[in-house]
Amino acid sequence: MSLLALNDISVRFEPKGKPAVTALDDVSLSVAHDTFSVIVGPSGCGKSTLLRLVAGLEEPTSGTLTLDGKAINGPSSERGMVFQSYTLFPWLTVRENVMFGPSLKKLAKSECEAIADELISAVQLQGFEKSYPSELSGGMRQRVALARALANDPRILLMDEPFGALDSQTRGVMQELLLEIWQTKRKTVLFITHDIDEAILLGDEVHVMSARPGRIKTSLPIEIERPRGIDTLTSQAFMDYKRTILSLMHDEAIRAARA
Ligand SMILES: Nc1ncnc2c1ncn2[C@@H]1O[C@H](COP(=O)(O)OP(=O)(O)OP(=O)(O)O)[C@@H](O)[C@H]1O
Repeated sequence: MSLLALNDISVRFEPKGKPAVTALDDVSLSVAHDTFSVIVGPSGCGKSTLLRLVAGLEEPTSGTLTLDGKAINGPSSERGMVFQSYTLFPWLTVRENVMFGPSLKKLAKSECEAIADELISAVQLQGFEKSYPSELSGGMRQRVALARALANDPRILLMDEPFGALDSQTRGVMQELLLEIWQTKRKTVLFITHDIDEAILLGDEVHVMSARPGRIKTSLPIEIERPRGIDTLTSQAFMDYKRTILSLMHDEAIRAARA
């Protein structure tokens, strides 16, 4: 059985005095345990809405969402979220930010510290434990955000364009770091991106969404062996996947522009 299941999900926004928007239309999706699933699609197709539903920050107009067979009703620490914008507590140090989740679970302080130190080392930020977010670069802040999300030991990690605001070099470093952490921790990940290279490099499966109202147009298993890294980007298999996804996305971008 898959870990996450979305069945016939539709979301319709009806803002007062404005036209109603169908953001998602009959979306069904399943994410297997310990796999890395990526969603790509044109701007406005409902990717963030889909992730917010799984996070429990939004409710579907119709359809059901379950995690391990249980209905998702509201946010929970079993679903960790990393956004594009930096969402660290500015008044807390790196270590305190990472310890925040475990401390809410009333774990002993020494246990929270051990969890934080292990994750700070996994995201390669040793030496910055006492720094405040304002003293860090964008890439470093996203490493803290990743460590903070992992500190709750979530069942699934939800990532909404987490590297979207980073320059391409930092983005490459972050992708490799995420792959390394994922290889060792084997978390289930649902990841959103505009970047096709990123989708193929990271994903076990890439779901291409259609222009609004968003539907899953194609789900493509990425059968490129792991570990993957910079060499993967120039392999023939990678190029073939890229051509397929670019062509699917191109059709949708045109549909979106005409909508
Ligand atoms: N709270 C809301 N009220 C009204 N409309 C909304 C709301 N949230 C999202 N929408 C609309 O739903 C559609 C999907 O938005 P969403 O942010 O999920 O798209 P997206 O694919 O993540 O876009 P992008 O890639 O540009 O970030 C858009 O047309 C958006 O304007």
